[in-house]
Amino acid sequence: TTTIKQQQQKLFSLTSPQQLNTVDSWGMDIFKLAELTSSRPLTTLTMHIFQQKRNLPQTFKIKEQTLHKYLTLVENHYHKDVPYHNSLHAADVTQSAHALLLIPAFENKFTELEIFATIFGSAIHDVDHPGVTNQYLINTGSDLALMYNDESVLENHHVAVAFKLLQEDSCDVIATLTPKSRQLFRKMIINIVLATDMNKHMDHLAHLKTMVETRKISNNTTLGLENYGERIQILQSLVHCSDLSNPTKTLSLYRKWNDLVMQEFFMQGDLEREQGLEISPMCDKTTATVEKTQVGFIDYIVHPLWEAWAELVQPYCQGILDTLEDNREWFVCSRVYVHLHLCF
Ligand SMILES: O[C@@H](CN1CCOCC1)Cn1nccc1-c1ccc(OC(F)F)c(OC2CCCC2)c1
Ligand SMILES: [Zn+2]
Repeated sequence: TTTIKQQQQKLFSLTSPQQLNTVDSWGMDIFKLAELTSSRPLTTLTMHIFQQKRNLPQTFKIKEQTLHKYLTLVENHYHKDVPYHNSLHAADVTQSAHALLLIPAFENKFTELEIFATIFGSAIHDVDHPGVTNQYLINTGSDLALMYNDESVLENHHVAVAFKLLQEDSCDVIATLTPKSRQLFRKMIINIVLATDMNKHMDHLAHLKTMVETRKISNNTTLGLENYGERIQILQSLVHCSDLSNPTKTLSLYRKWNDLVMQEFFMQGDLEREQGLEISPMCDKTTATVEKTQVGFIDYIVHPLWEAWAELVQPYCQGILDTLEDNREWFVCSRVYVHLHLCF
C-alpha cells in the first residue's frame, strides 16, 4: 500500500504546484484546483495550508494520517449534488480566510490555536449542508429544525457533524491538545461557525462598526485584541467576510459562484412549488432577475460588510473593495444590456 506521503506526492504531482502556490492570494482559482484534484479541493487545499503554510501538525503534534483521514471524511460529508454549498465552497472560504489572516495588520496578533480554529472552522463551516435555507427547514418542520428549535438550524448542525466526525476511528485531530486547549478550540469553532448564520449578519456588522469607531477615537493603530470577546469577534468577521467574498473576487470567479448559488436557490424554489409552499425570495426561476438581486445583495449586505472590514484593516483590503465596486458596475450594466436586448 502506498504511504500517505506517497499519496500526497501523487496528489501534489497531479495538482500542478503553481495552482497551490496561489494559495496566499485573493485571486486563487479554486475551480481549477477542483479540476486538478478530481474534486477533492477541500482536503488538498486544507492539508497544504496546515502543512506547507502554517506547520500546524508540527505545532500541535497532529499525525499527518489523522489530519488527512479526518479532512477526507469531512469532504465526503459535503453533498456533491448540491450546486453551491459543497466542498468547493468550503475550500473557497478556507483559502479566503487563510489569505485574510496573512495581511500585515494581523502579523503575530493571533495565537497558533486561534489560527488553527479559523482555518478548521472555515473548512467545516457548511459540512452536510442539504442545499436549502434555514427558513425552508423551519417551514417544512424538518427534523433539523425540530432538533435546534428553529435557531441557527444549519449552523448548529454543521458544528455538531464536524465534532461527531472527530470520534471516528483515528480521526481525532485535536487528541494531542491539552484539555484546556481542546475546550478553548471547541468554544472558538462554535462561536465562529454560528456567526456565519445570515440572521446574525446585522448584529455582527454593528459590532464591527463599533470596533472601527473605537479604534478611530482611541487613535491607536493596533486592533483591539485585549480580551477573548474582541479577538473572537475579529475571527468571526474574518470568516463571515470569507463566506460572503464571492462578489469581491475576479468577475469570472464571481459569475461562476452566482450561477451555482442561483441553481441551488432555484432547486429550492422548485421544491417549494411542488409542495405548494410559498416560494422563497430569489428562488423562483420564473420571475427571478438575477443581476438585479446581485446588485441588491452587494448594496445591502456585501459592500457594507467589506467597507467596515476594509476600514478596520486599512489599507490592506482596499483592492478587494475596489474589485467589489467594479463588479457591481458590471452587474448593473449587464442588467441594462439584458433589458436593451429584450427591447429590440
Ligand atoms: O443568501 C444570502 C443572504 N440572503 C439573506 C436574505 O436576503 C437576501 C440575501 C447569502 N447567502 N447565504 C448563503 C449563500 C448565500 C449567497 C452567496 C453568494 C451569492 O451570490 C454570489 F455572490 F454568488 C448569493 O446570492 C444570492 C442571490 C442574489 C442575492 C443573494 C447568496
Ligand atoms: Zn458558507
